[in-house]
Formats: sequence, C-alpha cells, structure tokens
Amino acid sequence: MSATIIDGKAHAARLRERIAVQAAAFAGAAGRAAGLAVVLVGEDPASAVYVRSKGKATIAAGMESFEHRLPADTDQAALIALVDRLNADPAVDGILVQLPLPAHLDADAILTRIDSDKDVDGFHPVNVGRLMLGLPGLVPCTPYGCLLLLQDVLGDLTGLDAVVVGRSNIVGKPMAALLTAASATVTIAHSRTRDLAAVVRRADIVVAAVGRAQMIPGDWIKPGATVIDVGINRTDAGLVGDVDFASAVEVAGAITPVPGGVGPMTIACLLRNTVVAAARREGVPLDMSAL
Ligand SMILES: Nc1nc(=O)c2c([nH]1)NC[C@@H]1CN(c3ccc(C(=O)N[C@@H](CCC(=O)O)C(=O)O)cc3)C=[N+]21
Ligand SMILES: [Mg+2]
Repeated sequence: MSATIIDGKAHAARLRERIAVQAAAFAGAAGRAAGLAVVLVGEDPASAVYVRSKGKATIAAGMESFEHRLPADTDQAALIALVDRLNADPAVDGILVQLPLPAHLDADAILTRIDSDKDVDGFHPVNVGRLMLGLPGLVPCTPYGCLLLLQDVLGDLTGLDAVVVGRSNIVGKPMAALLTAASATVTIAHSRTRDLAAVVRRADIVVAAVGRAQMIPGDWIKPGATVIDVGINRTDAGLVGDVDFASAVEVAGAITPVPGGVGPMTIACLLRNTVVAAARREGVPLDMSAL
C-alpha cells in the first residue's frame, strides 16, 4: 500500500485564490492594496529565489510588494533604520526580514524591532507569547501551513499522537504550540532525544523539521501515519526532505513531497498573514473562515 501524496502546491493555490478574494475586499474597504515589504541582506542565491517567488505571489494575490535588497556588509544601524522606516510607513502592513542574516548582524534585535502588528513571520516575542497564550496574533507561516495540511487530511486532530522532530523557534516550537491548541498529544523530539525511532513510531502525525537530509527512514513510521516533511535540503541528488520519501511512502497513510509540499504553503500563509495584518491595522472585517 502506498500513501496518499499530499499536494501542497494545489492546496496552496486554492488558499491563494481565497486570499485574493479577501485582499480585494480589503482594498475596496481601505481604498488601497495591502502591502508586504521583504528585506533581503546579501546575495544568498536560495534566499534570492524565495524572495522572488514571494514578490510574484504577493502581486498575483492583489497586494503590493516592496522589496529592499541591501549589500551583505550592511551594518546593524542601517538595517534598524530601514525597519523603523517600514514600521512607520502606512502603506506597509507586513514586514519580512529574510533569514538567515549575515553573521555580523544581531537577528534577534532586528526581529524584535519589527512592529509586532506588522510581523507577518510571527517571530516577534509578542507574537510568540500570543501563540502560547492562545490570543489572536500573527502565527509563523511554515507551521501554520503544516497545520492546514494536517486538518485537510485528517479533519479534527483531537487526541492524535503528534511528534514534532526539531525544536527551532521558526518551526518546531510554534508547530508544537499549534498542535497542542488543536488538542493533539504533542511530543517535541530533537537531536538529544533517546531512541528517536521509538518515539517517532508512536506517532499518528510526524512533523519533520530538523534540516538533515532523509534522516527519518520509513521503518520509523507507524503504518497509516500522516507525515509532514518541512526539510528542504539541497543534495547532489537534488532537493530532498528530512524524511526518506521512497521508504516512508510505502508505510505512511499520507505524506508531503519535497518539493511541492510544505514550501508552497509557507508562501500562501505569508500572504494570509499580510491580509490579516492589513485588515487589523485598518479595522476592516475579513471572512476569516476563508483563510
Ligand atoms: N524571515 C523569513 N521567513 C521565511 O519564511 C523564510 C526565511 N526567512 N528564510 C528562508 C526560509 C525558507 N522559506 C521557504 C519558502 C518557500 C519555499 C518553497 O516554496 N519551496 C518550493 C520550491 C523549492 C525550490 O525549488 O527551491 C517547494 O518546496 O516546493 C521554500 C522555502 C521561507 N523562509
Ligand atoms: Mg515564515
């Protein structure tokens, strides 16, 4: 038996269509399009590719895209000054500073400088706190996209055993918070977990977010489990996930491919957060059930 392959690209395309409807409603009510500013420091080629696809998707959804490309040797004060300008710009509803930043920059200080109401990545400490408290805020895009895929495949997640492999601030920790809020029973596993194979084998839901190519083999997967692969690893064999797809697809009930799984959902959720942030800033009501 072979797993259902979860088509993240198609799911993201449907979500982007619904976002475009809400973005048009926002523009009609506010008299302007929602705006997303993306800041890229340096010339990392993979980052440049993501920034380009974010810009294209933003415009296709009927929103305005502002791109700021700064040289790799930009200093902290100059980047803070740009963030301050974007915070003060009424046409900017969302601000994303592409990570990783060059090592000489203090990323935590930059992310904390972003106005939390414009923090469409959901990385600001205030939004992290809101997520933990179950208060409305802006939720990190990749874990939110994973949750939408899981709910599409499984419906209600109540009582399911979920294992999140990876404890990053960007994916693992917020993913665990979202699954907890959805009433799953959540385990966060990581590089120091004892007998990771046994922990993963208990899971009805596996979210792999470690950044190590094909580290989770199919024989760790419980038959019928739903597997969400967040990994994007460039290898000689091309782009691969954190899960060994070829063996896992034979055991899982459903599984995301890489590419074409979580990645497109991340971008769609970024657009979602932008229209949500815009609507909150302007006091425009949106149909949140469409998002
Ligand atoms: N502040 C910040 N926020 C981010 O959300 C952020 C970031 N920094 N830095 C980089 C990572 C990476 N990221 C991806 C988004 C989309 C795809 C994506 O759409 N991937 C496609 C194509 C992959 C390819 O061919 O390269 C796929 O998986 O099918 C991948 C990766 C967002 N990130
Ligand atoms: Mg994000």
